[in-house]
Amino acid sequence: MAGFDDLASERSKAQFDVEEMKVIWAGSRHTLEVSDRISRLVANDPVFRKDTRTMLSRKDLFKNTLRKAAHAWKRIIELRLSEEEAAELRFYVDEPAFMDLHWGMFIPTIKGQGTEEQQQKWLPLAYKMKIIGCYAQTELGHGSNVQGLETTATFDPQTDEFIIHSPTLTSSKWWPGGLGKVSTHAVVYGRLIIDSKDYGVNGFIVQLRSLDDHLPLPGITIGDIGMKFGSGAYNTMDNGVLRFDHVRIPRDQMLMRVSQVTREGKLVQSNVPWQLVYGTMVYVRQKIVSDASCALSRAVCIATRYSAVRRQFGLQSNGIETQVIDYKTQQSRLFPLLASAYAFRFVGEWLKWLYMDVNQRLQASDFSTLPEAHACTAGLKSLTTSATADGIEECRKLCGGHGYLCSSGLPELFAVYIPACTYEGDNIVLLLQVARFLIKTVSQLGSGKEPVGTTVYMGRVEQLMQCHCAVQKGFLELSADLVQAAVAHCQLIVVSKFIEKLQQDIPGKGVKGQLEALCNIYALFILHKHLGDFLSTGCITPKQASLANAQLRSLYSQVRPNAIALVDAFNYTDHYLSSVLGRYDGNVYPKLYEEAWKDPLNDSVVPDGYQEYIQPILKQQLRNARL
Ligand SMILES: CCCCCCCC/C=C\CCCCCCCCCCCCC/C=C/C(=O)SCCNC(=O)CCNC(=O)[C@H](O)C(C)(C)COP(=O)(O)OP(=O)(O)OC[C@H]1O[C@@H](n2cnc3c(N)ncnc32)[C@H](O)[C@@H]1OP(=O)(O)O
Ligand SMILES: Cc1cc2nc3c(=O)[nH]c(=O)nc-3n(C[C@H](O)[C@H](O)[C@H](O)COP(=O)(O)OP(=O)(O)OC[C@H]3O[C@@H](n4cnc5c(N)ncnc54)[C@H](O)[C@@H]3O)c2cc1C
Repeated sequence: MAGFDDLASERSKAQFDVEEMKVIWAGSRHTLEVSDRISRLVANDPVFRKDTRTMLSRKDLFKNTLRKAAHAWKRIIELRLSEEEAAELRFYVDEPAFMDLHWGMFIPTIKGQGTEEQQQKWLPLAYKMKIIGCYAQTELGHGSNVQGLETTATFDPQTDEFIIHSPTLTSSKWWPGGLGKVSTHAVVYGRLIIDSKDYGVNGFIVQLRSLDDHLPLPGITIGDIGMKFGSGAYNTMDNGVLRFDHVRIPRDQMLMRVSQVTREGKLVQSNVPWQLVYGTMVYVRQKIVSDASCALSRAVCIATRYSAVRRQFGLQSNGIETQVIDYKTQQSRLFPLLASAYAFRFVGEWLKWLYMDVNQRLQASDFSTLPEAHACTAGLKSLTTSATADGIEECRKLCGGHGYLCSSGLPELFAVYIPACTYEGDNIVLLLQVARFLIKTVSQLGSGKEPVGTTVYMGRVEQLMQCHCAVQKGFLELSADLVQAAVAHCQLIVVSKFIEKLQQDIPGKGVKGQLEALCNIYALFILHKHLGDFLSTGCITPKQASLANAQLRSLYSQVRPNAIALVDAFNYTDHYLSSVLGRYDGNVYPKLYEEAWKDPLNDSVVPDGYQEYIQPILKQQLRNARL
């Protein structure tokens, strides 16, 4: 039967050891074992079903998410899962929820910005989930411009408290996930005011709801901000609105690792850079880069499997049509995305290392690598999320009409994913940060300070000094071009980290060869995409450009027989993919047919509303009434 046979035959053609590639993708044999075990645990648990998600009303959807979160937490306790296993469980449950913000932002903020005493007080409560926290930074009027936040935290020396207040409508906290209906606490970012003097934005731990009856505490107005893009998707999250009316908190609830306010109301700066107030964003941006490879690989897995099952035109001698994956146009759209998924995986691994390194240095009061860590996390977050969002949409198109059905899994994946281009920093705003970092590096070139890390290549490019003079005349005027320069810098990082990966010991028959092909596809595809820039700057000649294109075509042919095995190496369960088109067994058509009948519209043969609206038209009662 079509599908079954197609994918089985594809798998038999693979020229490399898929099991070893799974290890490379997972990062280690241990990680593969954990991820494999937990993904099956989730797939086999009926509470974690997600096939009806797109059809539920918001209330039912949200309640179901609460049920899943409670069940997940119960299983984590019962099975004594480690932090690594719990994170895998969250990943495979595959449903954005308040837990993400509690574990992914609230706890890391206390760890990164709290003093030891504050950590000792708050972390045990948070780890046991006796309190649930969120990250309340963005306001109705300001998201990107963090220094423009309006919420105030005024020190009252009489009572040794801060008064948290929302002075305007635009100062309402707006967007924080987990805030709307669940969180009992929040890290709230607001302006520190002492003696009428404004000391800029700092973080404060504020209790929002009673731990007895979950009602908002006095002076607090709180709610959900409403439905978001798509059905199911990010609507499982209670993104919230929050206003404070002179809410008092004890002085020791200001996060005081960066600066402290004494009992007398004096501000004392510690030796850590003030930018650490932005530290949680660096951590999360790094995580978002790893997640990009997951979302893109998931879409690519669906599109690749379906492209091997789907046949159109070109009857062969046996009377069967051509698999669409054999069309060169399909390959030239699909294989660069496959290569990108692997490229983002490896750059994500490297970024994780960079983040751990900068963290260790911070503990030892070495702050020298913080600007580079900020630039790399900001730039790579921007590059990988934009490419992934575009890539998911391309995968939908690669699946033709069926890709538009919710049962393909692609619409919901797209709807859940696209806000990643905005949250944790709008992608353009983040690229401007990278541009600023690059210009600063260039400006130091003549001063004897050698560029290091990801900017080391700059020391070798003489024209850069002139660039600097030009940019000095107007950063804002040139910002659109600077953003392109920032993207190019980040692309260079992605390609170099892929090449560095290939220099490691890579066991398994044919595995290294496949990765080399993917690395070359990624690099040549970027070159192809920006051919105009490469040619106009004289970096390559037209002859080299056409050789590169020919090489790209030849690489596609090299990858073609291995395409299915390369997506099998992601080791995704059917539950995680939640796509009829991407099924492991390729049994697409019978399952598509079956899925259609599950739609609530098919509960009755004659639809609700027939008698009120269809029958009168058919019987021409409406027309007669008007005549
Ligand atoms: C149902 C199932 C449940 C299962 C449950 C299972 C249990 C769970 C178990 C485990 C679960 C684990 C879960 C983990 C999940 C983890 C994922 C987390 C989920 C993520 C969800 C995301 C939700 C979204 C959150 C948000 O969006 S939060 C808000 C983010 N906001 C922004 O990003 C704002 C963007 N703006 C800025 O960052 C800045 O304001 C700015 C644009 C950088 C401008 O800053 P500003 O100071 O005004 O200007 P500058 O002059 O440019 O900068 C000054 C200076 O600072 C440097 N700088 C800037 N930023 C940084 C930084 N971040 N770090 C270091 N340095 C920085 C800049 O370079 C300048 O330096 P110089 O002066 O030296 O040049
Ligand atoms: C799903 C989702 C979840 C979120 N979760 C949280 C959360 O948990 N906690 C939290 O605090 N926040 C959260 N946010 C808010 C998020 O961090 C902000 O929306 C984000 O930082 C962008 O800020 P903004 O909305 O103010 O966009 P704006 O800055 O208003 O952007 C609007 C446009 O202006 C452009 N622009 C802005 N500044 C510049 C500039 N200097 N130069 C050139 N162009 C510029 C942008 O590129 C964009 O095109 C969430 C947002 C979403 C969508």
